Amino acid sequence: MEEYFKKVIIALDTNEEKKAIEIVRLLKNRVGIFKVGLELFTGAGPSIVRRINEEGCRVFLDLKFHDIPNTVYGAVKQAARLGAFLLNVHASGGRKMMEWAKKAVEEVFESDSEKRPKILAVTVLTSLDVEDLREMNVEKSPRQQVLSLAKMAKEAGLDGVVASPEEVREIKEVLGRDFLVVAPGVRPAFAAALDQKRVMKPLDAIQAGADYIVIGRPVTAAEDPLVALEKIFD
Ligand SMILES: O=C(O)c1cc(=O)[nH]c(=O)n1[C@@H]1O[C@H](COP(=O)(O)O)[C@@H](O)[C@H]1O
Repeated sequence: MEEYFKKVIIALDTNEEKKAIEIVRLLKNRVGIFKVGLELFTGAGPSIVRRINEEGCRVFLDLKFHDIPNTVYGAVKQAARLGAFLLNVHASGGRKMMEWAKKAVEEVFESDSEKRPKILAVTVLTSLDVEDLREMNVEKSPRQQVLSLAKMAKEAGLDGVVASPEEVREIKEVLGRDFLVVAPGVRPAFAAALDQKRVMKPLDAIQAGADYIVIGRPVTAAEDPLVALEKIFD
């Protein structure tokens, strides 16, 4: 059981620092990592990362950078200094952009590589299915597209990827056990998929080999987030 707690990342998708910290305090004995995404970062500002660290928890800073290599290099340097455990960029920004993102974190933590945040590439968003990809003229299936972006991320030197639980097993088989896979798109039986399309149940995602699973609304939008989390662990 303990082993499962360590694999759960709770997505704090709210614009209020107060609400985010309340959830952290409520759940921190059961999970060790909280995700700060675009809404919370924009609403509460960069200091939210330090606030969560002060609660004794690690942070996945999910800002999904996607820009020209030089801009991402500069942004990743700033993000890396905030104290996150995990950071991400979009793989579709290309190989060079990912290489420069890696270079940025290495430069910031040159003298203390132990403290360097792990840097991940978002492959194909879990809200997209084969039809959505076709509409964007991507003829590959989500699975094929995820795999080819994940290979490129590994070649660019990143630590792992964000992908749906459906692709975890194959990424691990092809790219090795040490290449991290963080899987959002996780839905316990009691929760609706909402805007997510490539989803799996939490235990199935972990058994497929995900290093971490990301769960947001099924827990944070529940009347009692702790009860919802316990239900998932049960
Ligand atoms: O990078 C992410 O974390 C991410 C990638 C992805 O492909 N899909 C995805 O849902 N996420 C994030 O994971 C969280 C999922 O939240 P729920 O759908 O509420 O469980 C959200 O904060 C998303 O921003």
